[in-house]
Amino acid sequence: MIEIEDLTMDYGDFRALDSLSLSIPQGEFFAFLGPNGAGKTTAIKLLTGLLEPVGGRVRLGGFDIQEEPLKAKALMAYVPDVAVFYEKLTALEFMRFIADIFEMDEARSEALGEELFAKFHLASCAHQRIENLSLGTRQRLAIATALLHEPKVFIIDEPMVGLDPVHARIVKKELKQRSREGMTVLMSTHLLNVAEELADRIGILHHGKIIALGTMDELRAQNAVQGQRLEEMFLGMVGEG
Ligand SMILES: Nc1ncnc2c1ncn2[C@@H]1O[C@H](COP(=O)(O)OP(=O)(O)OP(=O)(O)O)[C@@H](O)[C@H]1O
Repeated sequence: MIEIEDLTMDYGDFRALDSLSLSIPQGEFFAFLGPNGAGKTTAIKLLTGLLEPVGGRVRLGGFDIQEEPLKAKALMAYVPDVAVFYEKLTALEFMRFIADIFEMDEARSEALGEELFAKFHLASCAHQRIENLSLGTRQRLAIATALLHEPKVFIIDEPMVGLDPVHARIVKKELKQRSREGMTVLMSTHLLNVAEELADRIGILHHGKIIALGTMDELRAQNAVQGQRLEEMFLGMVGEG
């Protein structure tokens, strides 16, 4: 569902992403890990078409993000680590705005929106302006509205930003459930316990290159260790163990 081939990005003379190749099948929950500056956000911006690579390509559902951006983006949702909203809109108005962008049928989008607002405990703030919402509520609204058009590919940078334990559980459960139902998830995070809990496969980026890739068991086999937690392996691999 996500095909990345030799993806390369430079900022001036600095190579931030170096020939990244990765294939993420439909329904996989994939976690991108890596120390600060590893290239995770750069990779995500290339995947979502926000940056143009100096080399390589990305296909989402078969559509090249540079050559057929509208078709690729129609399949996708992206939640950045700091979500951007129209602050003067209410939560419900924003949901309707997103439905319009994706040209959704009104009855369907209202029904799905209501379901998402209930699931993410947003109903009580539906008529509040976004500028007055707390950080965690904004994050829940960002995730709920991103799910509205039932994307096939869901890309999220630090999903747990601002979420209390109750809402973190709701978000984790919903994303995992949707991935089981066929939504492909690519999550970037520093929370190794969240990656370990949710991800089918994990990729560790370091200095713009993938240095480890696989399921938890595969990562343990690559490191010739048994039963280790992700944190210990991660610290060992990035040179801090
Ligand atoms: N617009 C830019 N101009 C110049 N250098 C940049 C730019 N954006 C990112 N970089 C550099 O590219 C490298 C990768 O940055 P990136 O933001 O992709 O890392 P990251 O893995 O997301 O880091 P973090 O975990 O800190 O968010 C870093 O060295 C960063 O300083």
